[in-house]
Amino acid sequence: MAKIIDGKAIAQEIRKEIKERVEELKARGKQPGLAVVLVGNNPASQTYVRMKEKACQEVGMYSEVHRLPEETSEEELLTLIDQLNANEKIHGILVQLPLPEHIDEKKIIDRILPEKDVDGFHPVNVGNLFTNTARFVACTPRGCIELLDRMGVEIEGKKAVVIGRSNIVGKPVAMLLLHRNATVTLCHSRTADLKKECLDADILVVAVGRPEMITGDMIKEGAVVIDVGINRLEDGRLVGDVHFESAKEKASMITPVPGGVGPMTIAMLLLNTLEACE
Ligand SMILES: NC(=O)C1=CN([C@@H]2O[C@H](COP(=O)(O)OP(=O)(O)OC[C@H]3O[C@@H](n4cnc5c(N)ncnc54)[C@H](OP(=O)(O)O)[C@@H]3O)[C@@H](O)[C@H]2O)C=CC1
Ligand SMILES: Nc1nc(=O)c2c([nH]1)NC[C@@H]1CN(c3ccc(C(=O)N[C@@H](CCC(=O)O)C(=O)O)cc3)C=[N+]21
Repeated sequence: MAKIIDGKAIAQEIRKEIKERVEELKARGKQPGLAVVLVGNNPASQTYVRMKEKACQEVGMYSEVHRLPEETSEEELLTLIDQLNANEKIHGILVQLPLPEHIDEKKIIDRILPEKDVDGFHPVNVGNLFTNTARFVACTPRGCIELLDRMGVEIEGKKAVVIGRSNIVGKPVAMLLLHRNATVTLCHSRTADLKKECLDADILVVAVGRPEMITGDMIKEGAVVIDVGINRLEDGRLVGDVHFESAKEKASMITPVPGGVGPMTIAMLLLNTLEACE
């Protein structure tokens, strides 16, 4: 029976640590500031943006949310990015993804100053991650590693298997595990024998976006399972990419959904913003 990794509690602890560091900065006349940009009315995005705003307030950071209509043009959004780049109160800029179809995401991300890119999506930050000289690492991947560290999971020398190769989660998480001297396998939709790869994993990170796809029979006895997936079912339930009930019989530790990686993502956003200011 696996130990449950309480991401919510660990994220809360990190937020407490951040709050203390914000207070120290404030005593020296500095306040970290985050700008969040939301285009359109995607309900999930609206929820996430509210959570980010609330988290900033709780740790004493300055925050501003720019809510723009769905029909905002690329040019208008670029102008806003330029203003935020030049704004001294703002140390971090986050443009909530996905953006509406008519806006080129890459063009927008490329315009954010790398030193304000607290999402870690700018090519400069991605490149620095590759060479292990990163300043800003994407929040979700950083949150996964932080969970392992705080749970005392040894990474060096372990077989780590990552399922999913997106630029936002899979690839950066694999790179971070590699830098920590794990032996890394990166799986995707064309992987020939996914079950076989999974059964090899001491550390299994799942970021696919398919509800409860990874079941207990795919998990090695004693493995540590990090479930990044967030899937809203038709009945309203929120589930991960891992079938929690069967997986927890095999794993030694496992993250729940909700209450696992999700809260860590927001904590790491605050941490990146704090570090941008420091
Ligand atoms: N907790 C958090 O803070 C966050 C959670 N998420 C969640 O994580 C999940 C993944 O997100 P994201 O990385 O953006 O998703 P993407 O859709 O960008 O990527 C999914 C990846 O999974 C792979 N995949 C799809 N089907 C299979 C399959 N049957 N077998 C093996 N691999 C498969 C795809 O392979 P291929 O490349 O071959 O198409 C792709 O690489 C989602 O549920 C998302 O909601 C995302 C961001 C933050
Ligand atoms: N530029 C950008 N940066 C992001 O980091 C980013 C993004 N765009 N677009 C969408 C994804 C998704 N994401 C989540 C953040 C918090 C939770 C989270 O806190 N989830 C709670 C549950 C929340 C709920 O109840 O819906 C939990 O897992 O316990 C989840 C997902 C950040 N993303």
